[in-house]
Amino acid sequence: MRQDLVDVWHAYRTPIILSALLLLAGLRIFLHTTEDREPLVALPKIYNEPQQPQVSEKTISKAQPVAETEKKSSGPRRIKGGVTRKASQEDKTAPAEHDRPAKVLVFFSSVTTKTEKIAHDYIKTLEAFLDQKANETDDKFLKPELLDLTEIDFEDYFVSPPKSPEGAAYFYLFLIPSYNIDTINDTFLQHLQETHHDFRIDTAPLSSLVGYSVFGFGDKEGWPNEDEGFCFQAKELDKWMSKLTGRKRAYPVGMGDMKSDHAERFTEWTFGVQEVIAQASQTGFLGEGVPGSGDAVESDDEEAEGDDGEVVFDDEEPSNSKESDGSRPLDDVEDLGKMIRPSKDGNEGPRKAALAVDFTTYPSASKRKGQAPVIKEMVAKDSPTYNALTKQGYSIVGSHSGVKICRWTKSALRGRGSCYKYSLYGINSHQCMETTPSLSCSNKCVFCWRHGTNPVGTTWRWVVDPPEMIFDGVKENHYKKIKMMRGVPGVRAERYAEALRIRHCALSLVGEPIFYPYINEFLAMLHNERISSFLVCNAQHPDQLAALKAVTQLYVSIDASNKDSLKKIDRPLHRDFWERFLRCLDILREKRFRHRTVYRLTLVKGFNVEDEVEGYAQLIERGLPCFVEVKGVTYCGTSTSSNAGLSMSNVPFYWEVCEFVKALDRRLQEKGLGYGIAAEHAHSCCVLLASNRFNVDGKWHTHIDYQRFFELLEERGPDGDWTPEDYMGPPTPEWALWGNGGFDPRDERVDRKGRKMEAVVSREAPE
Ligand SMILES: Cc1cc2nc3c(=O)[nH]c(=O)nc-3n(C[C@H](O)[C@H](O)[C@H](O)COP(=O)(O)O)c2cc1C
Ligand code: SF4
Repeated sequence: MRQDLVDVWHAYRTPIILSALLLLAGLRIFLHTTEDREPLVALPKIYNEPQQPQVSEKTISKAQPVAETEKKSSGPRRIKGGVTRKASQEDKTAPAEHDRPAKVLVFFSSVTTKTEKIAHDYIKTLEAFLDQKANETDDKFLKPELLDLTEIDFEDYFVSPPKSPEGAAYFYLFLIPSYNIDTINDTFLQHLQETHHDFRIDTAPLSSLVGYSVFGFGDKEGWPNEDEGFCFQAKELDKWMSKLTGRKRAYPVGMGDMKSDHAERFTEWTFGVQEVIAQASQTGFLGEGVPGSGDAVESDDEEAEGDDGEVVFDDEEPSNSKESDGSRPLDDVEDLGKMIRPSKDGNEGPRKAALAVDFTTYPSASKRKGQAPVIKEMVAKDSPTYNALTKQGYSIVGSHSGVKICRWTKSALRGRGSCYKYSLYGINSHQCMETTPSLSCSNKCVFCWRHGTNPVGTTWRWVVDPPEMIFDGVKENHYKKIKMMRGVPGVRAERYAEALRIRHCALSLVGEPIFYPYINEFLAMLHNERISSFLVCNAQHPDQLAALKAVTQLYVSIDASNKDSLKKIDRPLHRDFWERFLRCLDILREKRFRHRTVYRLTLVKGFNVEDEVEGYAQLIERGLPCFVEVKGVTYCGTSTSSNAGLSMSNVPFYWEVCEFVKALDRRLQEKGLGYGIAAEHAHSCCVLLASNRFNVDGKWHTHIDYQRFFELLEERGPDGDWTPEDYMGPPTPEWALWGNGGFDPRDERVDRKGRKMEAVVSREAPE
């Protein structure tokens, strides 16, 4: 068998080998034409020719929309259509946004507390909603916060969003009622306007917010429709927030009539808003194409169109024209004249603009369709502010002045002691009238017990009452209140008779007296009747301070020794508050040989005492005041003070005030500034440091020769050339000197219940 195979092979080997070769060749050709080739790894540049497919324009626009968007991105684009996810940059940022926890801040204002109640209820509903969302999804929400616009520092929220340790993405909601009288809404709207126009700040500094929305409450009975002012401030707020956020309006402004449909409208709005919040927290942005939403880039084209429907203020250029250089048109001076109400005799009062008033933003009343801008009254008779102030015992004179009989006036009438000004300067409390021609102030000091009731603002934007009207009104009301004391047990007959002749005026009641544009005229009226003037200002209005004419004694409040501390304690509305403050001290330095200048330091433990001696010494070196009054703060126990973190523990003991004064005195000695501790009134926790200019032959002369002051004024006029030493009084009485307590020896010392007390003064730290 084996031999047979060998024979066959030898006989047919040539055709077998040829057939096998042919078969293999055919197989190789077949495989070569059909198999997928492996890419080349080596030498790719030689073998990989650049691919240049010939594709039509039409194919590009369909297949590559992103490239098309990028190509056109140099010009504005308008987004139309439904909700789509943003391409390009948004895709890069969205996941990061999404990872951040969301925090909703609900801001509200309220005068008659209706909005406040709604806001308190709503924050609970919102919190429950966000908790539920957080459970259903993997979205993170921080606890929402409710913020009263009267309590917060606007700069903390509306110059840039706050920084949170969790890196939260913020959502702002606003609930505000509208008021055509002056309220915190005006101050707030003005702040937003100023922030938008401040050249140092980006015009849309809140653009990092996720979004915002406003709900307004109004009253259709009085303001039947929007053209007639229904919810007009909610609309204004919505428009300013749109500008500041670069149009991050998350949901259209809602409006409800407090007397009919507000609950229904508000529920509608809250559902809408919450839906957007939920969506935004998932996607990281508000969504495109939804009316009213979108970011600044999307809306550029609207801006370019000019009239974008945003609020236009009287002093404002239209949004499409260039910003002005900040100077105001000359006819504003005329406007000031128009703001003055006629006095009783029908005269229009002084028409001239006597002072360089800070009118850079005046008037801020908005233009509503078909209506002339309305200049409001600071405290209108029918306003809740008026009611609140009158309930606290103020008599409101005209529309922006107030007078109140202070507790020391009552006490002195009953022979129970005068205030510290009697010990330090010889002022009879029962002949003193405490008043202010401006109930408004530009600070929101933590220790101010009127805060929350008195209006605030950086500029005068109200009707101006003539000085005669104020002068007559405050006197009339003061005397009315003195007469009401006639039947009070303990009032001394001779003091009562004396009290019917006002001799002193303390311009320090509430607010900022030099805010009033005719303060010099008002002072002249006081002096004409031989009423001395003690004027306290908050060191925020340098121009008015520089223009101030003769006063008997001129104070500036020094509430802190450095910028941070001042901001914390005074909560000033002016952004450049520290520069203003220092300028006022420089002005005081220049005036020190013309006026009796005084620094008033109010010590608040935990705020402005610890480690601040050196800072105060430097401020004294800067302004070289004639006197430095140091007083411990009086605790007023209002919700405002406790919200600001103030409690009885912030009130220093008298020995703490004394320790501070002694340390300050030592520092002033070391600096060689020539001051000493002159007098005290332990009852008021008050100590007086005086310049050696008022120490004659080793005796302090802190009291005032009022008679001489009026003579000098009459001889030489309010710009006359004289010095504080020219009307320096007799030596300070023994009982008022430092170390003797300062309690008026004519009177009895009693406690609050009228029981006699021994005066025990402790000036040293207890063992
Ligand atoms: C003095 C005064 C002025 C008002 N001005 C307006 C106004 O201009 N437009 C408006 O829609 N409602 C106006 N209202 C109505 C209030 O906005 C409305 O009563 C609101 O519910 C008050 O809310 P609140 O008490 O919580 O602050 C005014 C109410 C008062 C007392
Ligand atoms: S300056 Fe006076 S009135 Fe104004 S907020 Fe301060 S304490 Fe109040």
